[in-house]
Amino acid sequence: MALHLVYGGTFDPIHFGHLAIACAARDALDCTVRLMPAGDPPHRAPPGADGATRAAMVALAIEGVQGLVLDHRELERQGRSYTVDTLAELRDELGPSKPLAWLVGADSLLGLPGWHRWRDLFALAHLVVAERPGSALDAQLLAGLADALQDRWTRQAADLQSQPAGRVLRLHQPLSHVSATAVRARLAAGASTADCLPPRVAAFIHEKGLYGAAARAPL
Ligand SMILES: Nc1ncnc2c1ncn2[C@@H]1O[C@H](COP(=O)(O)OP(=O)(O)OP(=O)(O)O)[C@@H](O)[C@H]1O
Ligand SMILES: O=C(O)c1ccc[n+]([C@@H]2O[C@H](COP(=O)([O-])O)[C@@H](O)[C@H]2O)c1
Repeated sequence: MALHLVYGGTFDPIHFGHLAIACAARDALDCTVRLMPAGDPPHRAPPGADGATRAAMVALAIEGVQGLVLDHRELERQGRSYTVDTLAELRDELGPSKPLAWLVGADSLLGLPGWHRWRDLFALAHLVVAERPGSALDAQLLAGLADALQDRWTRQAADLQSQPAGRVLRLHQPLSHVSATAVRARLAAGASTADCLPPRVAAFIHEKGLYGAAARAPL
């Protein structure tokens, strides 16, 4: 049964780090990756760009990229975009046996104990965790999190296809140091973003003057 894989993020803006892990997950798990911008992301300051604008940038970034699609689900829902609510909605729609997974970066996994009803997530979906510089999974695992994850780790992509939920797969992909925070800072400073943003996204940002960017990108 094909895995339903969702990649949730603020995407403020989407950058090469996001695209790299989405493509790595697509290839490792042989499935479509659904990039889902959070409407009102929990546990962080409000995004610099509104939901429709962040979704437009995701659409530009994935145009022509095989196996990546934009999913508007959380933008269409009112209130905080809690992942547990999104996964419960999807589980209702997919039924009890179809495999469902949520893709996160390692820093997000380490923050999981702060998420709304986080222990309920494992009954709804698998987690796919992408390594991220500065977020060492082995050393930093919080005590409560390590217990919750202990019997769930797998190295086998097939385990995510054969079970509906509850496993945690570590995605090994080339590490990317890009962050949206750094991208926003570069845009505001008038510095080049050529090594962290797809050209179409950069052009859109400059055209709209987002994040304090000048009308023209630096040469
Ligand atoms: N370079 C990266 N490597 C691995 N995972 C990443 C990377 N960038 C983002 N992610 C993951 O993608 C998801 C969405 O990230 P998000 O949109 O918050 O981007 P960000 O770069 O972390 O943004 P910000 O700097 O604004 O916090 C999160 O789970 C995050 O851990
Ligand atoms: O449900 C929660 O409590 C929760 C807390 C923090 C983050 N999330 C989700 O995790 C994804 C990555 O979050 P962020 O803030 O790193 O973009 C995004 O889809 C968020 O909605 C979800």
